[in-house]
Amino acid sequence: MSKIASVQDLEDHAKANLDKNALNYYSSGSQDMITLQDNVNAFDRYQIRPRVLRNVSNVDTKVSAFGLTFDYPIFIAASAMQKMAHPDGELASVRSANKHNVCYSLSTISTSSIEEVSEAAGQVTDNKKIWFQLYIYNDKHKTIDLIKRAERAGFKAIILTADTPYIGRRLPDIRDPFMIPSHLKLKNIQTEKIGEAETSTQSSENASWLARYFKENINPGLTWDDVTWIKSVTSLPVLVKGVLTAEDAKLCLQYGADGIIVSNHGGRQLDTAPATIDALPEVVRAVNGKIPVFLDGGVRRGTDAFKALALGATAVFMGRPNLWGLFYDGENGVDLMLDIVFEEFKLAMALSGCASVKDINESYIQDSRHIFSKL
Ligand SMILES: Cc1cc2nc3c(=O)[nH]c(=O)nc-3n(C[C@H](O)[C@H](O)[C@H](O)COP(=O)(O)O)c2cc1C
Ligand SMILES: CCCCC(=O)C(=O)O
Repeated sequence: MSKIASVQDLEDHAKANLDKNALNYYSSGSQDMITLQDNVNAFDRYQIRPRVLRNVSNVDTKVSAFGLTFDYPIFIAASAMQKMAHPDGELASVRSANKHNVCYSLSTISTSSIEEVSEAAGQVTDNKKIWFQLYIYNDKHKTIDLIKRAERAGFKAIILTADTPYIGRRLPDIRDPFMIPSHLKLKNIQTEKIGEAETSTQSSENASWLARYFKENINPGLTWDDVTWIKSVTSLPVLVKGVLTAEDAKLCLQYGADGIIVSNHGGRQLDTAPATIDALPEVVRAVNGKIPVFLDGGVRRGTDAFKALALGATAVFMGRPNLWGLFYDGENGVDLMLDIVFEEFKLAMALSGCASVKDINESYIQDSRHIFSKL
């Protein structure tokens, strides 16, 4: 086999070799998967406007947020059940992120526990670049318990996922209902009762376990007051994930959110929602520098990250590329994936004439659709 040279190569490898149950779960989007594809394709509608003769012998890729410094503005997004990709799952991912000094965000629905992930992130609390993605359970005590465990374990931020009152309609999961492999557990929340429910779902029913799990456990009645509530029970910064409009960005400010992740959940929730790179400018404008804005969805190359930063993002997150790297070769595979994307990003900076991330701004990007509309 030829050497892996891109995230696309890792994706191709996973699509050819990963078992159907895991692949369907990881790769699918909702309905016709229009948003899923558009997240990726939209980056190609933007072009980088490079500047030349700018001395790029040293290129500084570091960024800061919430008092933390990261070596690259490209982080790992929360994705559930990573042990289906590799036995080391989340632990391999966080080790790799930690080694590269970037943020790893842990899903509530993980197959390694909050405590195990914290331990894998190293001994020194200050060095742990881990953020916890929170789903709010119907049971408030359970929710508070998750937050407190994350705090005790040295997580540095809470990411409140706001776009998932119900799970999106993912057709591969409806056609061939997803089953969590029997040797895996949802380590943060699994009780004996959930264990039994899972087993029964696996053996019989022709319904999506995911949709059912969500309906039974996750609170669809959240409002902006829940941002206030989460802020009242934690001293950690709270980011709202799943914002796509200026209206909601302003509400984030009003309700005291500390950060925003522009996200459509990797095209897994509302299909035909806008691509995240298209939604980013209106959110950035509405926030006007008051809190950091991040983006996830469709980031596959260093140039994609560069474009998001040019449009005002502080950093981006990658979801599926982590899973493809993990499946390829555990921690080494995630290392390979990050090394590729980081090299692409650094080179994109150098070839655009940006010696520091601070130099990247709107003057480095053009939207090809606007050029054509002027003709
Ligand atoms: C397999 C999978 C599982 C995911 N699980 C979660 C989750 O548990 N919580 C969450 O907030 N987002 C979850 N996401 C969404 C990601 O955090 C992120 O928004 C998305 O993957 C970004 O798009 P990308 O995969 O194109 O990079 C998941 C995404 C995937 C692909
Ligand atoms: C029940 C697990 C849901 C995780 C999730 O957010 C996703 O699959 O997109």
